Amino acid sequence: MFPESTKSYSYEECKATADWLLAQGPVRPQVGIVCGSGLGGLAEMLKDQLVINYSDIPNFPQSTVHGHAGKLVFGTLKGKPCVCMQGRFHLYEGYPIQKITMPIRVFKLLGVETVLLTNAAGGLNQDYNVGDMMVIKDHINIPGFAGNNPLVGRNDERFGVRFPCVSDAYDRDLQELALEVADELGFSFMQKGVYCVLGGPSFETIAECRMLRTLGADAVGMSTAHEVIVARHCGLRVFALSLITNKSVMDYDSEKKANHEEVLETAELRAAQLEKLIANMVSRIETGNNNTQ
Ligand SMILES: O=P(O)(O)O[C@@H]1C[C@H](O)[C@@H](CO)O1
Ligand SMILES: Nc1nc2[nH]cnc2c(=O)[nH]1
Repeated sequence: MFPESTKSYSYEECKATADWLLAQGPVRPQVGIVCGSGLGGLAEMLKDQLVINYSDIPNFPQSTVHGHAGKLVFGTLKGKPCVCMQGRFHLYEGYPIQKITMPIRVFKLLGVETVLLTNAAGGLNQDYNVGDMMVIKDHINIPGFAGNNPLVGRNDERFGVRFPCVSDAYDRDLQELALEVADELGFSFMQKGVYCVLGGPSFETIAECRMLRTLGADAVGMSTAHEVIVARHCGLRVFALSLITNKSVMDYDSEKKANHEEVLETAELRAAQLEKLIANMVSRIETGNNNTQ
């Protein structure tokens, strides 16, 4: 028996949610998009929208953070059927890790093959500037070190194997595609690096930032890695992008203080460019395989 605290939504519950969503009439999506803090404008790009509030979706958690609207948007982007989470869930909202990642399994059951995740993150790498976009090539899952991994608890083989490999979590072809598209768009602010997830909601201390940088992290945030683990577990192809919304404070003489307002302001400044990047990527992603596991 697994303890109650590790209880995930069951396969049947995820399936019921997916079936309920499909019954609302959307075209089966092939691409799933998760919007980071202040980046919900991505969903506005979809044509022929069907918008469903999280509060109306059976079994779905609710968004509680400013900058996360709490809507699931279906539609097409450059002709490809997509579903977009305008608002994601975070550990610090008080949800168990198995619940914040549940929408990814619903994506899978809806027919999604590829997920594109975005987030706002602090730049630990001192060569990064505010407004840079970092293609994530790998992650460090700090809550996972303490056993807080979304796959803890009973494993349901219908989703994936007990011990999934995540050393190849971030699809190399999609990383290359992002950099190629960014180059074509003339973006001079692209980076590629390692994302580190913490539980939040407090931002990092100076000592923590220094430690994370020493560990090899380029950016730090409070999301994404858990979703990526669940996505890979169920065989989805994954791309993730951090918008560097603030520079992590590494110096005791600095007067700078991380804050959510700056995060949202930077997100607003770069939103249109991020939308272009994602739209162009979607137009060039191969779909129709649904056999990525
Ligand atoms: O959902 P993301 O990871 O973009 O949100 C980041 C982390 C916190 O939720 C928030 C801090 O400003 O932005
Ligand atoms: N943990 C963390 N999350 C963020 N999200 C946006 N900026 C930051 C940051 O500096 N630290």
